[in-house]
Amino acid sequence: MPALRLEHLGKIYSGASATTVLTGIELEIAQGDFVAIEGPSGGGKSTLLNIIGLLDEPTSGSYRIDDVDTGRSTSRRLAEARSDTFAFIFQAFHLLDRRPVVDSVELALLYRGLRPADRRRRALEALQTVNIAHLARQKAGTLSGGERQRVAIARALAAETPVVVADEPTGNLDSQNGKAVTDALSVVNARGSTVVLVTHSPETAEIASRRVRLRDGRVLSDIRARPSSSEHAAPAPPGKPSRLRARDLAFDALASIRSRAGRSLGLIAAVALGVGLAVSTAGITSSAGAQVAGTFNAHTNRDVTVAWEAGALTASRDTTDAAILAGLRAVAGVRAASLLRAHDSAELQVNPNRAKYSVTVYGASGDYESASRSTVQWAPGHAHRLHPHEALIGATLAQQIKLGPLVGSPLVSLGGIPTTIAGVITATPRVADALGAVVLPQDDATKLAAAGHARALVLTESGAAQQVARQAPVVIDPFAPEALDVSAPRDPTSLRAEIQREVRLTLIVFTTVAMLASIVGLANTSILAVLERRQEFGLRRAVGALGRHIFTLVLTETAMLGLIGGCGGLVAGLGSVLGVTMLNHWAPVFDLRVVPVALAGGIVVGAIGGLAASIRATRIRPSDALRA
Ligand SMILES: Nc1ncnc2c1ncn2[C@@H]1O[C@H](COP(=O)(O)OP(=O)(O)OP(=O)(O)O)[C@@H](O)[C@H]1O
Repeated sequence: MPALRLEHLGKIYSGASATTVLTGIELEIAQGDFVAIEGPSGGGKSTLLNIIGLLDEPTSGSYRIDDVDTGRSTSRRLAEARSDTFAFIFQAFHLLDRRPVVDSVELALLYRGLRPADRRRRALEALQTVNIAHLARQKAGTLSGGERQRVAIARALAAETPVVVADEPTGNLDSQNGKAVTDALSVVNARGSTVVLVTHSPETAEIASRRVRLRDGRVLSDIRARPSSSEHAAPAPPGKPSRLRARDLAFDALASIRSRAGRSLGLIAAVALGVGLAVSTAGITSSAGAQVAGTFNAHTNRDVTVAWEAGALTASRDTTDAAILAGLRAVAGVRAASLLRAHDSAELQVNPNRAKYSVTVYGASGDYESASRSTVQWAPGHAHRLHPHEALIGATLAQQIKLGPLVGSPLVSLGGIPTTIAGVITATPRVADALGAVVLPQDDATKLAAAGHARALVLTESGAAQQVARQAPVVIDPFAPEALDVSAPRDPTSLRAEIQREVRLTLIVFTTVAMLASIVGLANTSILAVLERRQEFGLRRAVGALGRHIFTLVLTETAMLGLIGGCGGLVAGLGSVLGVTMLNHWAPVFDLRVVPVALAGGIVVGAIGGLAASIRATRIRPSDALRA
């Protein structure tokens, strides 16, 4: 039997200028009373009602509920006392407008840990009592004012609290709907609940058994019109105060998400964009990385060069070119080998009437064209192999000396020796300066000019370069192989690892940027969404929700949106990887680990993005949020 006792109670709003709203209020409300608080506008009626309903605190005096001083209670105890004692009816209704009517009626029971079926049964019974059970599934926002206020009364009935506080419940209604509401309040009082009502309307005040008049924050009069009509004991609310079951939290969050489809889609898109970008970056860089490594293996990793200076090979060995080439060709994995020596330059003249050019001379033996991976345009009908007194000429040099067509097997003078140009080197990736030089059979070159730097050009089978690079110097000079200068492409496994490291770094940077963009987008949008829902959070607090219930509701909503966004981003990301790889004729590389990572990423982005909004939502004061 809660008796509400206010002693010397005062309220001053601090701010730019302090406003004294209530002074020396002495009021005792017994169980079963029906009290109407009247008075001029600005007299402090709503403030007094908010203090009675524990939505606001007095700044002086004391307020006791059943002899418990509320001024000494923790905020958790106050929330529990609110849930145990009060139900609220507001002038502005405050329903969950976008959700079915029955959800608003169940709200107080949700925060008392009742099971869904029990909540639903009690809510439907209460709607029946106020004659609107047929509207249970309709969206609350689509109801008329009178219907909405009856939903609020059904919520108070379903909560079965000992006290119902109503702030101008008929203020927004015509007289007919106002009458329906005051009748329903009489039913509430007849069932045993104390009713404390603020009203401007004398007709509404008429139904109360006691009328308290406030002016300038003081009680002007306190008149009992008739004895308390209630013959019933105070109702006891079902369940436990300020309890929320995890399953109910999840369903409540889901229902909130669904009720705001447009806003939710925006939030989902923010997450999906980030996750999609991250997934496609991961997929495309992996596919491209694999492609790069594959290309490298297939082409680049086949060149081995062993170089030495003239006269550097150990003299005691048979170092003829034929012997070296035979040895190289015998090494497993060698596809072609050639020896190439740079000689002193020689004079080239196309015919006695033309200018003389000093040109670089190379002497080659073995399979020069294949081993150097050169492209040679041979004279028509030529056997593609240099014979004595024949030369290949680099394309740049051929152009420079204005060499005639190859069909005529042009004869030039090289160091005074007539030499036939057998072909033009048009591309030579391994001996870049050969485009501006002439390449002769080694014996001819030796006769023409002194030899200098020598190198063995070896073309290996795919993937054999490392092994050939180890054996080739031993073949060329078994006594001092370490004196030779061997160059081979990097070990493909280490290069592959390096490429993948770079790919991973790119991936991390892209993913971080994408995720940060998502978090910022989500944070902004969800803070806006929370501000839009101020009144809803105020209402939830009023019916007993703890700050942490509000926090987890918002966080669960954003995490769920994150999860849905993660799914969407995953599908979009994998789709774009497939598209890009197909367009490039690459093999797509899908790492299945991306699936849980994307989903977890979505949840994390949702939760982090929603953190600020969750904290903001807990700071909403119900007394401010619920003011009409
Ligand atoms: N949060 C607040 N901060 C500062 N002043 C406030 C706050 N809430 C209310 N007031 C002021 O306190 C005074 C009393 O307001 P209250 O709403 O309690 O009066 P009321 O009698 O219910 O008025 P009405 O009948 O017009 O609703 C008003 O002057 C109001 O401007």
